[in-house]
Amino acid sequence: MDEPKGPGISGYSQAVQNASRSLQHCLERAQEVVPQQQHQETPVYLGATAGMRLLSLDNRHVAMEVLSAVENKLRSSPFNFQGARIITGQEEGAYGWITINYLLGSFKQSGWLNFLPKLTSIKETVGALDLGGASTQITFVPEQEQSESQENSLHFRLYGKSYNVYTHSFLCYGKDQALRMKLVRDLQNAETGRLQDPCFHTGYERNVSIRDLYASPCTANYKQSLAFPQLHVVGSGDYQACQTRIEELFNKTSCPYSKCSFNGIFLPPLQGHFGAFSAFYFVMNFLNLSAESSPAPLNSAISTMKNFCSRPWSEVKAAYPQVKEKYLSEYCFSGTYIISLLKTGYGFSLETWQQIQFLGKIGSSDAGWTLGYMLNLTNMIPAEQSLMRPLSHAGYVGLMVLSSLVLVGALLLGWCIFRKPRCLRKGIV
Ligand SMILES: Nc1ncnc2c1ncn2[C@@H]1O[C@H](COP(=O)(O)OP(=O)(O)O)[C@@H](O)[C@H]1O
Repeated sequence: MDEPKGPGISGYSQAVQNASRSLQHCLERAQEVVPQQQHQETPVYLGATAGMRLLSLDNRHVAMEVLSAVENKLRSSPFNFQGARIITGQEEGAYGWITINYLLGSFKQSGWLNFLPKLTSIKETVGALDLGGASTQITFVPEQEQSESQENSLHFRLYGKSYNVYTHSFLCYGKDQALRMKLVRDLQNAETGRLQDPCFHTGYERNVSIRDLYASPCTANYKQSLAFPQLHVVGSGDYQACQTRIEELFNKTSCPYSKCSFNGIFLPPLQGHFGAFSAFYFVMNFLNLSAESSPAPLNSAISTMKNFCSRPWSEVKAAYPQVKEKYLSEYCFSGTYIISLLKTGYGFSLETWQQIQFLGKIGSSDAGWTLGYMLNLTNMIPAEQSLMRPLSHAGYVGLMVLSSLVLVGALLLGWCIFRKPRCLRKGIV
């Protein structure tokens, strides 16, 4: 039976081992891809996200140990290691937004072409929705420039244009921590260690250690002494009931601003198109709800989820033998969570849902915060747009041919004037 590892001591060392293994794998891959003579001059940065933010909240000392273990490994690699740090939720949101807009080309167009607004349709930036295991981010340029909450507002100057961006990172609202929060809430009134859970398929069973469940800062507040050391989760596969339980995670009771998402957090009216990536994409892609040309409407996404959650676990398992059991068993929860977060949490409607595009890659690059982080650290995005636009290859060739013709013409003219004055005179007379 699959047991999700929580951040108990065993969970941490397991997590460190996993991280170390993936880092080793990453480094080996990078050494294959980057030509050997460029290893030393290739900068390497490491940014850690919400999992490490949580670990740092829970035990700063362990978090620092993990970072320094990773640093040592990277320092001994052939690359030019520049440092490892835990990035803030705001940075994670901002870098995700920078990545997708950089890859979609939204910055450059809205830079210099803005001088010609009548000649070209101005392309707006696209909002970014990022779902991780431990946190989720929403970032976009709202219609109203003045923000009601300074902690949610960022200012960028990119390619000569200013952007006032709204961002918020919800720690604990990544899909793994959200599942933990749901489980501890379900446990509050439980008398036995057996929990019937509508977010898992019928026939699915999982044992969860109570100690691990409460070990996260996201669930610590719900801690209670229970007579049983393990929670025995038994699936009942019911989308509607699952959604009801999930929606309890979003506290909509009070809002100190004109508008909020949930938990009293400011959210300006949603504006424009959104790219939803990372786990938003992994889950919606598995459920066939991410079609890039025309993403499924909200109503059909809900019917798909109803149908998927109601399928018995034996049938689902047989249908997808190649999918990791941890992911497969949680797609019912994750898909329902995504719909609830976007609809109830952020307030996407039937209409605005159509503005969301679920993105895995843009071109050949992953949609996610990492490219934006690199672009920022390596100063790849200038604040000001250079006045000269770089020439395309065709433009360059054309300009060279033209200047060669002018040069030949000038030489011929000079030759006529200084060497054969009669040819000119002949022409004139
Ligand atoms: N194919 C997949 N199906 C479902 N979930 C996935 C898949 N691949 C990765 N995940 C999960 O998606 C989440 C996002 O991962 P990641 O982008 O690494 O975010 P973070 O570092 O913030 O947890 C993680 O919980 C990860 O386990």
